[in-house]
Amino acid sequence: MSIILEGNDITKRFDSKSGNEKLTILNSTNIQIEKGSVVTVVGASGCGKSTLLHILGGLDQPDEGSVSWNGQSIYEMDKKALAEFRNTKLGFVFQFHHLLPEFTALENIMMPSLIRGNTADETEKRARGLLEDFGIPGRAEHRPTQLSGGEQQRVAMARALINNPDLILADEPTGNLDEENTEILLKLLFDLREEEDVSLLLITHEKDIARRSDIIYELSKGQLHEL
Ligand SMILES: Nc1ncnc2c1ncn2[C@@H]1O[C@H](COP(=O)(O)OP(=O)(O)OP(=O)(O)O)[C@@H](O)[C@H]1O
Repeated sequence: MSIILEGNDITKRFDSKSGNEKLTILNSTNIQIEKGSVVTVVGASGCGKSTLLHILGGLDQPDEGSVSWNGQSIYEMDKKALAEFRNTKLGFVFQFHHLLPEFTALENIMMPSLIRGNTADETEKRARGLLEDFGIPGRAEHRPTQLSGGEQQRVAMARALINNPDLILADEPTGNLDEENTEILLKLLFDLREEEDVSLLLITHEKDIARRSDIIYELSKGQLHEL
């Protein structure tokens, strides 16, 4: 199995509330994600899980250490290359889906593909296909406020997938869903791994997801420990 994403000796500090000391949130921690694997990170609230996900996803530079994609150090890329890396190789799903309210479900899903320069026709075809796969073909023209929470999360997933990413980074993707919608989203996530060989990095409190992962890490005291 090949390693697609690797974080080495990642350290991240933030200013404390009083501002006169630094809090070390991540302390020289390491992680490796193999192609096609499902990796889950669990840990107490505030321990640094989201911070780690942002660093691994090229959204927030670590103070020390490196993140590599297929052996290439992402924070040594220039801004444009880093943005392109994020847009083409990664898909992000957050607890609060960050859909753009003024656009329809279909337009939200199409956005990353259009930014990448794909034609509207081919993009729309794929976006409609994803809505179909996710069981909400009739919601294409709805705006986010006209969708249920579970539907919004499925649209966010479809948007994360439009560019055929190699890795999905998901931060509490089922965090604000009821049991039924959690089950639907979980099935979609794990089907993806089966059908498209997508790797998944998940932050979750859901015991069901953790159980179905290849590797579970607990983040504590700034370091990842395999459970
Ligand atoms: N930009 C920032 N500036 C200062 N402190 C920050 C910043 N971002 C995060 N922190 C702090 O770093 C710590 C880790 O935050 P993070 O959101 O990564 O935790 P988490 O494990 O994802 O928490 P939760 O499970 O509650 O979402 C928290 O104490 C938080 O207050």
